[in-house]
Amino acid sequence: MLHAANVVYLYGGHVTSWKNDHGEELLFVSSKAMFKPPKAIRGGIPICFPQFGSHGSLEQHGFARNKFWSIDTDPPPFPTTSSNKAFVDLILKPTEEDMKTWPHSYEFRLRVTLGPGGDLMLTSRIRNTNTDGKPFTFTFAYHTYFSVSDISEVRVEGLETIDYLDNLQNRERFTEQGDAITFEAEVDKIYVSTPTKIAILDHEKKRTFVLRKDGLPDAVVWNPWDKKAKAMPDFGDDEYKHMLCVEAAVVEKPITLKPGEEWRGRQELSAVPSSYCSGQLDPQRVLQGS
Ligand SMILES: O=P(O)(O)OC[C@H]1O[C@@H](O)[C@H](O)[C@@H](O)[C@@H]1O
Repeated sequence: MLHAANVVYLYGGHVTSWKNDHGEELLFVSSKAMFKPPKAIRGGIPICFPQFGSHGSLEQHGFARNKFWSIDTDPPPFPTTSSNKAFVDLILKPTEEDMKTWPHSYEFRLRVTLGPGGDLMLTSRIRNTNTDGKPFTFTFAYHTYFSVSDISEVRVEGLETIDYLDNLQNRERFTEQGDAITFEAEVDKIYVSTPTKIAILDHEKKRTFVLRKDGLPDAVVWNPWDKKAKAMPDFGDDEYKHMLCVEAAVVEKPITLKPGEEWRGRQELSAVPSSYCSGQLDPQRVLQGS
């Protein structure tokens, strides 16, 4: 399915492409990615639901990224619907077979919107449709793979002084230093209760990605670096240099929905020239801008 500069796969409800006005791809997708079951597509924006990571009884990052979604032809109204935006609505519901692994009935509606300025918005609405009166609990992430020129030239701003759970140290809790984050080794951290706006500055490309999120308190930052890259069959040995995952997420405090209740989580991405944060990469300016 194509929407201007935007490609969405029904497999995984997965956005695999987002381009700017110059036709440059802004999302990373591995040259070794497979676009069919059983593995999720390596790159783009996998949806992690109902389990982020390996903590829990389900497969790593849950099953939503490995299912075929459908077009939602009659989505309930969105309060923010505006006529000058291109969007597509997808829906995921469990089959009887699925309910053997996760015994809950739900409707997961995903709206992917391309704004007039080229911004990419993803809104998830998850409703508990259990008829047995039971609540369910989940964790969630938009596992966004940003395309970057050279990881060693990238910095992330907005997570300074924030607490994180280190996935490389059994989710032990630490506090990030006062400086913007830079990369020189494997990183796999779950920042908890972060600001709603995070900036990813690509120095070489003179490009800044701005991620805004709502309903998603946490943010995961992941780069596998060289050793783990080599161990991943669907990822090139050197590709870690050209990607960074910054993932709007709900991990530390899972969401519980009673029957009839709905949760909403929204992520908005924009890509702007780095001159946007002139005054040279001053975090306050990036974070207070627009
Ligand atoms: O290989 P997967 O299942 O797509 O996961 C990739 C990575 O995803 C990140 O979100 C996790 O924090 C990492 O621990 C994990 O390695």
